Formats: sequence, structure tokens, C-alpha cells
Amino acid sequence: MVLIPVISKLNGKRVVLASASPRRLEILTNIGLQFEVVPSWFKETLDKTLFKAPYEYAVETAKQKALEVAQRMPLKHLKTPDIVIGADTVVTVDGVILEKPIDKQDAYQMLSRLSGKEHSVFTGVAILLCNEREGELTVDFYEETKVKFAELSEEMLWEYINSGEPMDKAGGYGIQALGGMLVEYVHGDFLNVVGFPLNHFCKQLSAIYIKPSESPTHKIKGEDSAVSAASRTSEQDMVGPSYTKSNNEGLPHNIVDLLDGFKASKTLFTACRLKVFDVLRASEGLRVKVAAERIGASVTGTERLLDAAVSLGLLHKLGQGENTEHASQFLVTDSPLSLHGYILHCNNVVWPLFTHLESAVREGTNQQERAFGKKTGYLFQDGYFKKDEVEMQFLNAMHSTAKVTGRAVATAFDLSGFKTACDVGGCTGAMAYEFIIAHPGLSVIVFDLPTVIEMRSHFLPGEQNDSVSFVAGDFFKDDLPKADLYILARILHDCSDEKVDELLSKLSKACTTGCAVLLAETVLDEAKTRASRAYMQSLNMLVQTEGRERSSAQYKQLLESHGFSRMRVCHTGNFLDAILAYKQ
Ligand SMILES: C[S@@+](CC[C@H](N)C(=O)[O-])C[C@H]1O[C@@H](n2cnc3c(N)ncnc32)[C@H](O)[C@@H]1O
Repeated sequence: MVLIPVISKLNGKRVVLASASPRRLEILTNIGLQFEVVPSWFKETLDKTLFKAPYEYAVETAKQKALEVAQRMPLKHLKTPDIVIGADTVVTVDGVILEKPIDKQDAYQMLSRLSGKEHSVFTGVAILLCNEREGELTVDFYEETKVKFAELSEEMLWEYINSGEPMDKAGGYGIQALGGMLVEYVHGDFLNVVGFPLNHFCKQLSAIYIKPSESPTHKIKGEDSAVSAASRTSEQDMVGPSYTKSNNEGLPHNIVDLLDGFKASKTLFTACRLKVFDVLRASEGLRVKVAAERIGASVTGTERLLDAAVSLGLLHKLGQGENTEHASQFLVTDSPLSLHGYILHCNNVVWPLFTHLESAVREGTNQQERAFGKKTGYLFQDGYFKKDEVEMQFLNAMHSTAKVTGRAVATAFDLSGFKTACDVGGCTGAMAYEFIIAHPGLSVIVFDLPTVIEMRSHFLPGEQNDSVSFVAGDFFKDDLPKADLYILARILHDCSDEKVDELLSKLSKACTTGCAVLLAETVLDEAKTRASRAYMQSLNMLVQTEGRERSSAQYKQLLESHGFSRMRVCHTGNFLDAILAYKQ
């Protein structure tokens, strides 16, 4: 058999599987591979929003798992491995990455999402070759398998959840056991769904250890590596797997990426301002000259902008001039999940504020006056809502992000015990509509400043629904509408500590026992183990507002001091996390 020589090449080498998964262990044991198991301590908490595609997240997590073990073994185990294998499996559906459920409710949310639909299972694998003369060598790849679930009844769902099987499995199911009964079809490598793409793994080993003349299986399709186009060599393009050399004399890629980070942001902002993605959608395959005319820009500038957008993965290769799936979904102006409004806000408001980050850090205050030449007392009345066009731009920004993150927040917890909710500072109602879709039977009152309520007609959804109503008022001055659940999305992070206390005291008085508050904020990761958007958000709050982002522990303390307990946090992986706490 062709694959046996691959395994024999590893004889005598210290091979380590950096995974505690019994399924991966079984798959590799079955092919006669001799290896040790050293489960990685790397937490699967990378910020998913930093990755362009789910497989990139899975591959990076796999790499980090392998690296952590490779670094720990010589120190803690006093042995140096020759090869460390890391793997990470994620399930994606409707653009959302599902990992392992944290509790039964989470498993329920995941499995309900999968019911009746096709989803993708990605396993990222990293093979870390230690002891290489010029430094470590990492080969990484991923495999995708499509799986379709049957329609699942509530009874079936709960029976499966109560079996306990979903808890340690990506997407909340195990295809090799009871979960197999939920599956209508599988397209692709079945073992990939179990947790390890064995066939692809063996082909990669062949490519590494067997000279082309020895093996007919060394050629591997080249387009599935996670290395960016810029860092590939022509040799890598020919062979297929992606090789990343970590050499002490090499470039510090993380620093280089940061040096270029602002250029990439500005490329995105400029392409959005010029409506490049709308123009390309209207007529695919545009020549650069025509595209330049349509966006009202120079040919040379357009050519470079489009090239940069291609290199950032926002457009397919030029010549075809086509929007990528993400561009069609999030960057054209009128798609249901368009982030265009938020991107313009980032360009027009956040960017000028960040140019004064140094002053903000020195002074510990926001930079509204330096950036926009006016002193703001209360951010909303004196700042964002001073002029209609600026208010419209702010509402657009909130509306677009609320639509993208709203479902993740609305489905974070079981809210079936609540009949009425008040979305305090609920803006255009985008979040409220997601709540009533996720929880039929719930009615939501959106409470916001009169000027916002007047403008909300610009943002009405296609279908009206009586379950959402709007009340104008000031949450510091006026009584809040009665409700059993108070939603506060991106409210507390804008307010000073004093204002936060004032608002929470008011909510505490409005709530009777059993009522709850649901906060939607970006929760800081206290361990600071991941490259987190949350810490960028934290600086954003510094330059922009009187407020701050907080960690789970800080929210817990804050909520408990106002009589809210039994706090639960759901890290949604989307723009906003969700926190639920009940009045004692
Ligand atoms: C950062 S936005 C968040 C909007 C929405 N909750 C979301 O997450 O999409 C803050 C919202 O609070 C509203 N707001 C600010 N101060 C307010 C006040 N004193 N009374 C009522 N609403 C207020 C603003 O008009 C705005 O809609």
C-alpha cells in the first residue's frame, strides 16, 4: 500500500499528538503510527473576527496548539519532539463558527442552527517539524467536508443533548456515534468530521518525507493552504502544502503586519467610500479603466486600489474583477448584512480619533475636541446628534453592526421565560427585530432619544411587526417602560462610571425579582491570551467616549453591586458578547 512507506518514515522519530481528543488518537493509532499524546494547553480563544475565513481560524489554532506543546516539552517533559501534530475542528453554518458547546443551552442553540441545513466541517492541521537545522518548519493545511442534517424536532434535540454526547464536540455533535443519526448526507472526508482528515494528512507527510520519484501521491492541490499570497514562494505554489519557516533571522511577521495594519484598514475604507464593491457587483469582469470611470477616480489609482483589495482577500483576482463572497455579503451598500455604514463611521469618526491616540493615552480622556474641534459634554446630544447628517451616519453605523451581531446576541440565552423586553438605547430597532425573530412571543419596546425615534423610519425592516414598538425618552431623566427583561447593547461602555451606576440603579429599581438585564458588549479577556478585538475596542472607548470596556469579572462585580446575580456570559464570536443577570 502506497501510504505505508509514509508511516515507516516516521519510525524512530518522537511524534507527538498535541490533542486530547480520543477520536484523533484512535484514527492515528489505527494506521500504526507510533506517537505520544501531550494535550495542548493552548486555549481555543483566538478572536475569530480577525480571520478572513473559518479555515484560517482552525489552521491558526492548530498551529498554536502544536507550538505550545513543542515549546513546553523540552522544559516540562525534558524531551524534544521531532514532530508535533496539532489539529482543530470547527463547524460553520450561515457564516458563524461553532466550536464546542459550553452548556446544554449552548448545545441547543448550535444544533437548532444546524437542523435541516447543510454545514461545513473544517479541520485545520499543523505538522510542526522540530529539530530542523535552520529552525522549525510548520506545514499546515485544512480539509472541508459538507454535512447535511435532517430537520430535528425539539424532542429529538433534547434527547440527544441529554445523552451528554454533544458537550466535547465541535458543532455539538459526534458523527461517529449517536450524532450519526441526525445526518442526512456527508460530502467529503468522513474522518474529517470525526476530527482528523487522515487522507490529506498522509498526503502531506508524503510531500514532506518522500521524494517525488518514490511516491505517486506527493502532489497535492495547491489552493488550500492558509499562507497569504505575499508570503508564498513560487516553489510552495507548485508543491501545494504551505511551509512557514520560523527562523531567528527572519522577519517578525506580527510586527510587520502591524506596521501595515493601518494601510489595510484605509484600503477597505477607501474602497467602501468609492463604492467599489457596488460597481463590481453591477458588472462583473469590469476593465480597470471602466471601473475607474464608474467610481470617478484615476485609472492608476484605481488599479492600485483594486490590486490591494485583491491582496487583502476582498476581491477575487483582477481580470475577473469579482467580489468575494464576503464582499458581496458585507461590503456592498444594500445587502441585508452590509457593514458599509459602520465602515464609513470607522473612516470618518474612529480614524480621526485614533490619530490622537497618543494624547488620549497621555491624558486618559477622549479626543473629540482635538479630532473634531468641539468640546462634547454628553456625547450623544453634543456630539453625534448635533447635525442631522452626522446623526444619520451614526445611526447607519449602529444599524449595520446591530444587524450583523443581533442574532448572535438574541440567541445567546434561553429567554423563553420573558414576555416583555425594553431595549434601552435600542436605536433603530435592528437588535429588537432579531430578538422577536429568535423568541416568538416576546414583545420589545425600543427606548431611545426623541431625535433617534424620529429618524428610525429610514431603517424600517421590509416586514412590520407589532411585537416591536418605539418610545421616545431620555434614560437618565425619564421613567423607563415596564418590562421583565432590559436589554442594553453598547450602552454601558459609552458612559462614565458614575453614569453607569446611575443607570444600573434605575434599572434595579425598575426590576422585580426574576426580571433580568441582558448586556451586549465586547467583553475583555482577562488572561490576555488572545489577539483580541476587545482590547482595540477598549482603546476605541478611550479616544471616543467617557466609558470603557470591561471583563466578565468587572461586569459581575458591577451587576452584583446593583442587585443582579446569577450572571452568565456568552462569548458569541461576533462583534458583541452577551451577559445575562437576574434581579435577586
Ligand atoms: C452606541 S449606541 C447603541 C445602539 C444600540 N443599542 C446597538 O447596540 O445597536 C447608543 C444608543 O443609546 C442611545 N442613547 C444615548 N443616550 C441616551 C439617553 N440618555 N436616553 C436614551 N437613549 C440614549 C443613542 O441614541 C444610541 O441609539
